[in-house]
Amino acid sequence: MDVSESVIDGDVPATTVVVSDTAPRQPHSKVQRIESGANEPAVDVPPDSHRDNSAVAEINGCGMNANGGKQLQVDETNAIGCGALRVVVVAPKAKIPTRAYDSAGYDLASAYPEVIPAKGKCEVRTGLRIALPEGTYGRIASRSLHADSHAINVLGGVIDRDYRGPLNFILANHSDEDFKIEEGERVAQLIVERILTPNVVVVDQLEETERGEKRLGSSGKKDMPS
Ligand SMILES: O=c1ccn([C@H]2C[C@H](O)[C@@H](COP(=O)(O)OP(=O)(O)OP(=O)(O)O)O2)c(=O)[nH]1
Repeated sequence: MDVSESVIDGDVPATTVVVSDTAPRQPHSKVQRIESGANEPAVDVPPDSHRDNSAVAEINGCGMNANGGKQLQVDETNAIGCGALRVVVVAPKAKIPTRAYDSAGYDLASAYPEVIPAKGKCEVRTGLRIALPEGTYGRIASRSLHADSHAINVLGGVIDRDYRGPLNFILANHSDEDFKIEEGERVAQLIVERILTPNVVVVDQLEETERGEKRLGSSGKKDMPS
């Protein structure tokens, strides 16, 4: 996808820069200043900022155009309607989450170099803040590559739709060696999952089922030779 940036009107604040398939590139854009931590200065957006991702962006996902939510011409197989994943970049070296191939997850990169000590853990800062589409939550998951080769996995990782703080996550290193993370290295992925949020109803009894209270491998036991 040949992405370019533009300042748009409408749903998105005028100071917001979007990644879009169709919008012309603007010469220079001032990024919306937001409250940020000491390590997350608000940044100016240079013309080619989509290259280093120092921009505020709305990511094209689920067949919806980032440009004001208008529908893009999309492959029918990808035409599942949902709102955009909106991203504010607050660290100069932050990377906008992207999907490789038709992956479920948007890769998340660390905006800072880090070292996860052997048998230890570390908070990774993406330098981003996000707003998830209605009816979804975000789940930060390990990248299979790191889980397999270095026994790295994500702890926690539930991102509420209404959360507006820094998008950080905890990586645990279960191996015997320190794990170095380079600035800009993709070390996790964000999966946007649809959710149901039913009312909680207190009842006296629950309906009976075949499983009942059986658990912990009970379904396999009946097939085992005695
Ligand atoms: O890996 C994570 C986990 C959480 N959060 C943020 C987003 C999430 O919406 C918020 C709260 O997370 P969660 O609901 O898992 O934590 P809690 O301990 O239940 O806190 P709260 O009472 O604030 O919901 O913290 C992250 O940025 N990264």
